[in-house]
Amino acid sequence: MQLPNAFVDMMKPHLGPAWPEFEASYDRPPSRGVRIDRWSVRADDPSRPPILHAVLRHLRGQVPWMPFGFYMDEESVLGKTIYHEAGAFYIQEPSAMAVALAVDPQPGERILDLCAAPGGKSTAIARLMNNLGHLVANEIHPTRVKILAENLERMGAAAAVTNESPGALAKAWPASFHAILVDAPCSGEGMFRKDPQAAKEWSKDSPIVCATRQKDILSSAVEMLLPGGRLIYSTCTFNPMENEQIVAWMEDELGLVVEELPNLPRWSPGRPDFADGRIALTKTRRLWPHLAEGEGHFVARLRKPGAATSVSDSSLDSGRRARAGRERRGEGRSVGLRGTGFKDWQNWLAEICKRPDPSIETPILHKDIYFSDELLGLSVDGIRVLRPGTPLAKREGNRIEPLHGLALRSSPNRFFNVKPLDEQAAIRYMAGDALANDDGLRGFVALEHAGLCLGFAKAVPGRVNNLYPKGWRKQGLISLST
Ligand SMILES: C[S@@+](CC[C@H](N)C(=O)[O-])C[C@H]1O[C@@H](n2cnc3c(N)ncnc32)[C@H](O)[C@@H]1O
Repeated sequence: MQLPNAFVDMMKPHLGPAWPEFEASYDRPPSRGVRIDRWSVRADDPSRPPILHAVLRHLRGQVPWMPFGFYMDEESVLGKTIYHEAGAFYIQEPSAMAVALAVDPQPGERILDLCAAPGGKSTAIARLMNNLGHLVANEIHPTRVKILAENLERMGAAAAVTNESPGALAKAWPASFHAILVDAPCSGEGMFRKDPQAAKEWSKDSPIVCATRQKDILSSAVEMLLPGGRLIYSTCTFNPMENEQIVAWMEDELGLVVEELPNLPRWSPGRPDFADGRIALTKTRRLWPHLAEGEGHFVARLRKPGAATSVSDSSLDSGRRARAGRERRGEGRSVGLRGTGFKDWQNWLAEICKRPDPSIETPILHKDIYFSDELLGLSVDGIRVLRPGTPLAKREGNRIEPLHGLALRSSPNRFFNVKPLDEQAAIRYMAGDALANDDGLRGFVALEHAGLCLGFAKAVPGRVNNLYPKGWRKQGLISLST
C-alpha cells in the first residue's frame, strides 16, 4: 500500500534494517481474531460443547499470546451466528488482545477503562476477572458509548458504563481504582491496512496532536489511581512520540514507575532509543506487524508509588460493608429499593433462580430498572452514568420482568425453568418467532443452547411468548451445525 511519505520519513530511520520487512507487512491482508470468552477451549475440558468444534473449524489457529484467542479469516460467518449474539465470543483484532493481559485484573479489584468503546478490552477484563471485580467502562463519545454498553451486555460483562471526560471523572473519583487502562485515542498507524482512509487522514502533525491529548487523559487518569495502583497505557500506533516518549513523560512528570510486562510469544521489548535512552523502556512491549501476526500495538504498565491498597482495605470494601449494613436493616442502596422494594426483588429472584449469582442479589433500582451495582461506593454526583451495571429486570406496576442482560450474564443452570433449544429453534427465537409450548412450562423460562443462556420467554397455556428484545432481533442468522 502507499504509505504517507512523512510516515516513511519518520519511521524508516527508527526501524533501520527492519524497515523493508515492516513496510512489506502493510501489503499483507489485515488480521482478524476472535476471543472465545464463554466456553473453555481446553481440549481436555469435558464442559466443552460439541459446537465448539464447528466454531474452531472456522478459525485458523491460536493467537500465540492469548490462550483463548484465535485467528479468523476475513470471510468468516462467525459474527452472524447465534453464538456471537449470545456472547460466546468477541471479534477482536489479535494484537489488541495483548492489552487485557497487561492489565492483569484480579477478582475484587476496582478497575477503570477510561477510553473503552467499543469494548474489546473491557469485555476481556471482565472475562479475566470472572466478573468478580468492579469494572467501570467510560467513553467520552455519546454515540460510541451506546455501542460499548451493548457489547458489554452481549458479553455478559459486569460493568458500569459512564459517558464522561477524563477530567470530570478525576474530580469525582480521586484515588479510587486499583488499575486504570488508557487505551488512548492515537494516530492509528496500525490501522492503515485495515482502514486505508486512516492512512489518508494521517499527517506529520498527527503524532504531536495525539500526544498532547494523551498527556491530558493520563494526567486525569493518574489522579484516580489508588496508591500502589497500576496504569496501563496502550496505543495502536508505532511512532515513538505516542509510545516510549509518553511513558518517559509519565515517569518524569506523573511520578509513575514502569513495570516489566511478561515476555509473551512474539512480544518485543519497547525501544529506549525511541525516547531518551532510558533502559526501563525495555519493560514496555511492542507487537510489530512484521514480527507478530496482527495489526500492531504498544503497551506499558506503570505503578503509582505508595503501599499497594489491597482489595479489602480500599473504599470498595467500605462500600461493601456499608451495603451489608443496609441489607441487614432491610434497606436497599438506591431510591426506590428500600423496604418492600428490596424484599420484592429478593422474593422475585428466589422464584426464578435456584442459585442466584451473589453479585446480583443486591442491585440498585433506577427508573424502574434493576441494575447490578458495579459503581459500589463511588459517588455519581454530576457524572453521566449510562448504566450503573447490568440491566437485570424491570418493574411494571407490582410485577417484575426479567431483562435480556440478566440472561446474558447468567449460566442457564441458575434458573428453575430452562427450555433447551436446538440451533434451528434458537435461530428462530433470535428472529423473534413465536415458540411452541410443548412441555407444559409456566412463567418465565430461560432458553438454553450449547450451555449459553440465549434470553427469556414467558410461557402461558398453549404458547410461549418470545421476550427476545426487539432491538436485538436478527433475521437470517447462519447455522454452524449443517
Ligand atoms: C483506541 S479507542 C478505544 C478502543 C477500546 N479500548 C476497545 O478496545 O474497544 C480510543 C477511544 O478514546 C475515545 N476518546 C477520544 N478522545 C478522547 C478524550 N479526549 N478523552 C477520552 N477518550 C477519548 C474515542 O472515542 C475512542 O472510543
